Amino acid sequence: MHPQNDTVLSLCDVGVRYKRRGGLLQKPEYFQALKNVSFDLRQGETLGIVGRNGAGKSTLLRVMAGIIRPDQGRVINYGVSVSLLALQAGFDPELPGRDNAIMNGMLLGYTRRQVEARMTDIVAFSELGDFIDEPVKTYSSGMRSRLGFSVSVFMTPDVLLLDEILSVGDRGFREKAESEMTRKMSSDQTIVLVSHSENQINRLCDRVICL
Ligand SMILES: Nc1ncnc2c1ncn2[C@@H]1O[C@H](COP(=O)(O)OP(=O)(O)OP(=O)(O)O)[C@@H](O)[C@H]1O
Repeated sequence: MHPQNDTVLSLCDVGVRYKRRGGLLQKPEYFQALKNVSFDLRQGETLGIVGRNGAGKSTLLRVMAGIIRPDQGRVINYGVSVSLLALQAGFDPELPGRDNAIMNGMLLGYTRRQVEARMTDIVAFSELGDFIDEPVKTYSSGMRSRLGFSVSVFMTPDVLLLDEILSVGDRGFREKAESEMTRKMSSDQTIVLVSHSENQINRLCDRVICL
Protein backbone atom coordinates (compact mmCIF):
# COMPACT_ATOMS: atom_id res chain seq x y z
CA MET A 1 0.00 0.00 0.00
CA HIS A 2 1.38 3.41 -0.90
CA PRO A 3 1.19 5.97 1.93
CA GLN A 4 -0.59 9.29 1.56
CA ASN A 5 1.61 12.13 0.35
CA ASP A 6 1.77 13.90 3.66
CA THR A 7 3.00 10.84 5.58
CA VAL A 8 6.25 11.55 7.42
CA LEU A 9 6.68 8.24 9.24
CA SER A 10 5.12 4.81 8.71
CA LEU A 11 5.05 1.94 11.15
CA CYS A 12 4.35 -1.41 9.51
CA ASP A 13 3.54 -4.34 11.76
CA VAL A 14 6.06 -3.24 14.38
CA GLY A 15 6.95 -5.58 17.22
CA VAL A 16 9.45 -5.07 20.03
CA ARG A 17 10.51 -7.57 22.62
CA TYR A 18 12.86 -7.06 25.52
CA LYS A 19 15.20 -9.67 26.85
CA ARG A 20 14.18 -10.27 30.42
CA ARG A 21 16.61 -12.75 31.90
CA GLY A 22 19.22 -15.23 30.94
CA GLY A 23 22.82 -15.40 32.00
CA LEU A 24 25.45 -17.17 29.99
CA LEU A 25 23.99 -20.60 30.75
CA GLN A 26 20.33 -19.66 31.11
CA LYS A 27 17.83 -19.68 28.34
CA PRO A 28 16.88 -16.08 27.61
CA GLU A 29 13.30 -15.02 28.24
CA TYR A 30 11.62 -12.38 26.19
CA PHE A 31 8.88 -9.93 26.94
CA GLN A 32 6.75 -8.71 24.08
CA ALA A 33 6.32 -4.97 24.69
CA LEU A 34 4.74 -4.13 21.32
CA LYS A 35 3.02 -6.32 18.78
CA ASN A 36 1.70 -5.65 15.27
CA VAL A 37 1.59 -1.88 15.52
CA SER A 38 0.84 -0.16 12.22
CA PHE A 39 -0.01 3.46 11.47
CA ASP A 40 1.08 6.46 9.42
CA LEU A 41 2.08 9.72 11.04
CA ARG A 42 1.06 12.70 8.93
CA GLN A 43 2.70 16.09 8.54
CA GLY A 44 1.33 18.66 10.98
CA GLU A 45 -0.88 16.38 13.03
CA THR A 46 -0.87 15.91 16.79
CA LEU A 47 -1.19 12.22 17.48
CA GLY A 48 -2.03 11.05 21.00
CA ILE A 49 -0.85 7.72 22.40
CA VAL A 50 -2.72 6.30 25.35
CA GLY A 51 -2.67 3.02 27.25
CA ARG A 52 -2.30 1.61 30.72
CA ASN A 53 1.06 1.50 32.56
CA GLY A 54 3.38 -0.87 30.74
CA ALA A 55 1.31 -0.89 27.53
CA GLY A 56 4.39 0.06 25.54
CA LYS A 57 3.90 3.80 24.98
CA SER A 58 7.48 4.81 25.78
CA THR A 59 8.74 1.84 23.79
CA LEU A 60 6.72 3.03 20.80
CA LEU A 61 8.25 6.52 21.03
CA ARG A 62 11.73 5.00 21.28
CA VAL A 63 11.10 2.99 18.12
CA MET A 64 9.78 6.06 16.30
CA ALA A 65 12.85 8.06 17.37
CA GLY A 66 15.13 5.32 16.08
CA ILE A 67 16.60 4.71 19.55
CA ILE A 68 15.62 1.05 19.44
CA ARG A 69 15.11 -1.13 16.42
CA PRO A 70 11.94 -3.16 16.06
CA ASP A 71 12.32 -6.93 16.24
CA GLN A 72 9.48 -7.33 13.77
CA GLY A 73 8.15 -5.10 11.04
CA ARG A 74 9.67 -1.78 10.14
CA VAL A 75 9.63 1.96 10.62
CA ILE A 76 9.90 4.01 7.45
CA ASN A 77 11.10 7.59 7.77
CA TYR A 78 10.29 9.75 4.73
CA GLY A 79 13.14 12.16 5.41
CA VAL A 80 12.23 13.93 8.63
CA SER A 81 14.20 14.61 11.79
CA VAL A 82 12.61 12.98 14.82
CA SER A 83 13.44 13.69 18.45
CA LEU A 84 12.19 12.28 21.67
CA LEU A 85 11.79 14.56 24.61
CA ALA A 86 11.61 12.63 27.84
CA LEU A 87 12.19 14.88 30.78
CA GLN A 88 14.65 13.99 33.50
CA ALA A 89 16.64 11.96 31.01
CA GLY A 90 19.88 12.93 29.45
CA PHE A 91 21.19 15.45 31.97
CA ASP A 92 24.67 15.24 33.42
CA PRO A 93 24.16 16.10 37.10
CA GLU A 94 27.69 17.45 37.52
CA LEU A 95 27.39 20.00 34.72
CA PRO A 96 25.65 23.38 34.99
CA GLY A 97 22.15 23.78 33.56
CA ARG A 98 23.51 25.89 30.73
CA ASP A 99 25.87 23.16 29.49
CA ASN A 100 23.13 20.57 29.83
CA ALA A 101 20.79 22.74 27.79
CA ILE A 102 23.41 22.96 25.07
CA MET A 103 23.94 19.19 25.11
CA ASN A 104 20.19 18.58 24.99
CA GLY A 105 19.83 20.93 22.05
CA MET A 106 22.65 19.14 20.26
CA LEU A 107 20.91 15.82 20.93
CA LEU A 108 17.88 17.30 19.23
CA GLY A 109 20.09 17.78 16.18
CA TYR A 110 21.24 21.40 16.46
CA THR A 111 24.78 22.79 16.43
CA ARG A 112 26.28 24.32 19.55
CA ARG A 113 26.11 27.75 17.95
CA GLN A 114 22.42 27.35 17.09
CA VAL A 115 21.62 26.41 20.68
CA GLU A 116 23.71 29.24 22.09
CA ALA A 117 21.84 31.70 19.89
CA ARG A 118 18.60 30.67 21.65
CA MET A 119 20.07 30.44 25.13
CA THR A 120 18.67 33.74 26.39
CA ASP A 121 15.15 32.64 25.44
CA ILE A 122 15.65 29.18 26.94
CA VAL A 123 16.86 30.60 30.26
CA ALA A 124 14.04 33.15 30.39
CA PHE A 125 11.37 30.53 29.66
CA SER A 126 12.77 28.15 32.27
CA GLU A 127 12.62 30.82 35.00
CA LEU A 128 15.75 29.27 36.50
CA GLY A 129 17.54 32.63 36.89
CA ASP A 130 21.06 32.30 38.32
CA PHE A 131 20.53 28.58 38.83
CA ILE A 132 21.23 28.09 35.14
CA ASP A 133 24.96 28.24 36.00
CA GLU A 134 24.69 25.81 38.92
CA PRO A 135 25.16 22.03 38.51
CA VAL A 136 21.95 20.19 37.70
CA LYS A 137 22.42 17.97 40.77
CA THR A 138 21.44 21.00 42.85
CA TYR A 139 18.07 21.28 41.04
CA SER A 140 14.74 20.00 42.25
CA SER A 141 12.98 17.62 39.88
CA GLY A 142 10.61 20.42 38.85
CA MET A 143 13.59 22.62 37.95
CA ARG A 144 15.11 19.85 35.85
CA SER A 145 11.84 19.37 34.03
CA ARG A 146 11.57 23.09 33.38
CA LEU A 147 15.01 23.14 31.84
CA GLY A 148 14.30 20.14 29.59
CA PHE A 149 10.98 21.55 28.52
CA SER A 150 12.41 24.99 27.76
CA VAL A 151 15.06 23.50 25.49
CA SER A 152 12.38 21.64 23.55
CA VAL A 153 10.29 24.78 23.15
CA PHE A 154 13.04 26.61 21.32
CA MET A 155 14.64 23.69 19.46
CA THR A 156 12.16 21.79 17.40
CA PRO A 157 12.80 18.96 15.02
CA ASP A 158 10.31 18.05 12.24
CA VAL A 159 8.66 15.49 14.49
CA LEU A 160 8.61 16.02 18.23
CA LEU A 161 7.83 13.03 20.45
CA LEU A 162 6.67 14.01 23.92
CA ASP A 163 6.62 11.46 26.71
CA GLU A 164 4.42 12.67 29.58
CA ILE A 165 5.98 16.07 29.59
CA LEU A 166 2.99 18.31 30.09
CA SER A 167 2.78 17.43 33.73
CA VAL A 168 5.97 19.33 34.54
CA GLY A 169 6.68 21.85 37.23
CA ASP A 170 4.26 23.74 39.40
CA ARG A 171 0.87 24.96 38.28
CA GLY A 172 2.10 28.26 36.85
CA PHE A 173 4.76 26.60 34.76
CA ARG A 174 2.42 23.83 33.67
CA GLU A 175 -0.04 26.33 32.28
CA LYS A 176 2.72 28.18 30.47
CA ALA A 177 4.14 24.88 29.12
CA GLU A 178 0.77 23.73 27.90
CA SER A 179 -0.07 26.99 26.19
CA GLU A 180 3.31 26.94 24.44
CA MET A 181 2.76 23.36 23.28
CA THR A 182 -0.78 24.17 22.17
CA ARG A 183 0.67 26.93 20.01
CA LYS A 184 3.08 24.44 18.44
CA MET A 185 0.36 21.87 17.97
CA SER A 186 -1.85 24.28 16.09
CA SER A 187 1.10 25.25 13.88
CA ASP A 188 2.71 23.02 11.29
CA GLN A 189 4.67 21.08 13.92
CA THR A 190 4.12 17.31 13.91
CA ILE A 191 3.80 16.00 17.45
CA VAL A 192 3.25 12.63 19.08
CA LEU A 193 2.05 12.99 22.63
CA VAL A 194 1.99 10.30 25.30
CA SER A 195 -0.16 11.24 28.23
CA HIS A 196 -2.19 9.64 30.98
CA SER A 197 -4.47 12.65 31.04
CA GLU A 198 -7.56 11.88 28.98
CA ASN A 199 -8.52 15.49 29.23
CA GLN A 200 -5.18 16.65 27.79
CA ILE A 201 -5.35 14.10 24.97
CA ASN A 202 -8.90 15.10 24.03
CA ARG A 203 -8.08 18.77 24.07
CA LEU A 204 -4.79 18.66 22.20
CA CYS A 205 -4.80 15.73 19.79
CA ASP A 206 -6.24 15.35 16.30
CA ARG A 207 -6.18 11.57 16.54
CA VAL A 208 -5.54 8.98 19.26
CA ILE A 209 -4.01 5.51 19.23
CA CYS A 210 -4.70 3.23 22.16
CA LEU A 211 -2.09 0.59 22.92
N1 LIG B 1 14.78 -2.03 28.84
C1 LIG B 1 13.79 -2.87 29.15
N2 LIG B 1 14.06 -4.18 29.43
C2 LIG B 1 13.07 -5.05 29.74
N3 LIG B 1 11.76 -4.71 29.76
C3 LIG B 1 11.43 -3.44 29.49
C4 LIG B 1 12.43 -2.46 29.18
N4 LIG B 1 11.80 -1.27 28.95
C5 LIG B 1 10.48 -1.51 29.12
N5 LIG B 1 10.26 -2.81 29.44
C6 LIG B 1 8.94 -3.44 29.67
O1 LIG B 1 8.15 -3.24 28.51
C7 LIG B 1 6.82 -2.89 28.85
C8 LIG B 1 6.44 -1.59 28.20
O2 LIG B 1 7.17 -0.53 28.81
P1 LIG B 1 6.95 1.00 28.42
O3 LIG B 1 7.87 1.82 29.26
O4 LIG B 1 7.04 1.14 26.95
O5 LIG B 1 5.43 1.22 28.89
P2 LIG B 1 4.57 2.54 29.03
O6 LIG B 1 3.28 2.28 28.34
O7 LIG B 1 5.35 3.71 28.59
O8 LIG B 1 4.34 2.58 30.61
P3 LIG B 1 4.03 3.82 31.62
O9 LIG B 1 2.63 4.26 31.36
O10 LIG B 1 4.16 3.17 32.95
O11 LIG B 1 5.07 4.87 31.37
C9 LIG B 1 6.75 -2.87 30.37
O12 LIG B 1 6.18 -4.09 30.80
C10 LIG B 1 8.19 -2.78 30.82
O13 LIG B 1 8.38 -3.52 32.01
